[in-house]
Order: sequence, then C-alpha cells, then structure tokens
Amino acid sequence: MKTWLRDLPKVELHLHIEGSLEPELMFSLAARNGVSLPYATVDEVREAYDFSDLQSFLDLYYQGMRVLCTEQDFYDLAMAYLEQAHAEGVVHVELSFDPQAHLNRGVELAVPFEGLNRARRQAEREWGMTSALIMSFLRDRDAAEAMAVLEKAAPYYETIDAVGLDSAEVGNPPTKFSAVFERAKALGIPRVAHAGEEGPAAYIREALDELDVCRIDHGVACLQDAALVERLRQMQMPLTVCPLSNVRLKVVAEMTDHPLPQMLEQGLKVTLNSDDPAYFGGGVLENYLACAQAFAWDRETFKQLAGNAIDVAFMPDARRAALLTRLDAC
Ligand code: HPA
Ligand SMILES: [Zn+2]
Repeated sequence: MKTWLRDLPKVELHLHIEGSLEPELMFSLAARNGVSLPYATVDEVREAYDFSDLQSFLDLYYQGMRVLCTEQDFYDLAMAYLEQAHAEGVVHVELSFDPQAHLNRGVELAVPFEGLNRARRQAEREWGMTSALIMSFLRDRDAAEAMAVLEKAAPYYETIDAVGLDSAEVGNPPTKFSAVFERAKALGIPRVAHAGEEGPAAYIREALDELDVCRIDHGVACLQDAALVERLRQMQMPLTVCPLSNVRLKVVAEMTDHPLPQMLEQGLKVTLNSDDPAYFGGGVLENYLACAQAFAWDRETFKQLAGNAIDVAFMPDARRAALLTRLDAC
C-alpha cells in the first residue's frame, strides 16, 4: 500500500509554505541572515513542537518564519518543499503564504511573491509539477490591514489563484473580513477560508454566506450541524482536511478518533492535506499513510480522495483531465 500511495498522483490544496520550514533550513537561514534563534540545536527545535492548541503552534510558526528575509530565502524554502512533495508523488500544489507576517517585520510584498513564484516556475520546468498561489490574510489582525495588503498586491494579481483566511480562528469570525472578500470578488479573485478547525460550525456557514468561498480549509466542525452537512454535501463544497495537523493541534485526540470516515460516509467532498508539514509530522504522503493505518481504507477510497482534490484544484482543464486519466489507471 505504501508504494501504491506514493505513486498515486496526489494534489495538495492546503499547505502553508512557511509551515514547511524544516529546522535544518531554519538554522541555515538564521545563520545567513544573522537572525538569532532561541534554540541551540535542531533537536531542541523539534522538541519544542509539542502543541496544546492552534495558538501554541502559531506562536512558534511566526517565530520560525523570522529567518525568511530575502527573495532567495523564500525560493529556497519553496524549492525544498516542492522537491520533497515531488518525491512523495505530489503532482500539483496550492501554496498559501501569509504576507502580513512578513510585511510586519519589514519584508516587502515583492520578496515572498518573487521568491515563491521563481520556485514554482522551476518545479514546473524540472518535474512538470504544477502549482497555484493563495495569498492568505491573518484573521487575528484587523480587516483594514488585510484590505491594504490586497490593494498593495495589485502587481501580482496575475499570479494569485485565490485569497485565503488563516491564523487564530476563535474570536475572529469570517464576517470580520466581509468587505475584504467582497473586494477580492470584485477583482475576480477566487476565495477560500479556514473555518471549523477550532472554531464552530457557524463559522463555516459564515464563510459560505459572507465570504462566498469556493472551498473551506479544515471544516471538520461541520459535523456539529446536520443541516450544514447537508448543505455542504449538496454543494459538494470542497473541504481541505489535514488529519495529522488536527491530531498535533489537539482538534482530535488521535488519528483513530478523526471524523474523516464520517465525513466520507456523509458524502462530503473531502481532500487530504498536510497544512504545515515541518511542524505536524510530514507531508501529504504521511497524511495518506496515517489514514491507511487508522482506517484501513481500500484503494478506491484513496482514489476518490485524490480525485476530489484534482476535481477542485486551481488548474487548467486539460491538466485536470490528464491527471484524472492518470488516476484512473492506478
Ligand atoms: O493550521 C493552521 N490554522 C490556522 N492558521 C494557520 N496558519 C498556518 N497554519 C495554520
Ligand atoms: Zn491551514
């Protein structure tokens, strides 16, 4: 099953590129940029990754990304991730990034855009690996700041496939960003949002009603609300579920308690993703393998999950058709 899952053409829809920063690269970028870290060794870094909830992770995630200063740093970060994903049989990746987390420490918007886009072009040239870019807003900061970033990103709209919404969920409901998402819609930019990770099912409803999103990141809390589940099922709204993330952030106690089997049973359009692979125990393949171990799913189930991601990815129709044909042959 392991080799078969590795060779399955997998699409990653929910990946924070800053969350792919492995401790080794963190140290080398810290040295290159003269940034001091509160750790002596990579083992110390890994030992610190013992999270009690989303906020305890976010604190280390924002701390770690301080080593990302130049266009080359973002290029190196993305290349390392894309190379690893390629080795795991990932054929298309949608990278989210958090421009405000960089702007607020003096790293201009052009820096992540140029570095990430250069890596994306190289991955496509070298491995035929396609990608999309999602510019995420930090929901624990004010909406005016997000709006200013959206306007400032105008030179890069051509390279943005969607805007997203992430960071600390509880207390920062989707409605806080209604005007920002309305502006993105007016600009013709698709919209996605984290909802129902730690927050309630009501936030998923709000993301649909107020932000007009085309997919929900996480969404596991939908099971608290049967009418919402029915709505998501009827719409076939994509849910980018991240099982290892949910275990590490204590959204669920362990893999065998994860609601993925119920979500599939209810006919929801579920996909499997890694979220922050350097912090949560691995990439897309590790997430597939963890599900194989916890749920003993058959090949058809994994093909359905991989197919769901291909169905809803931001990619040209010809690429989608080619990947579905490849998947069919597995
Ligand atoms: O798992 C996450 N949830 C919310 N915001 C995030 N930003 C990076 N990772 C995450
Ligand atoms: Zn996420």
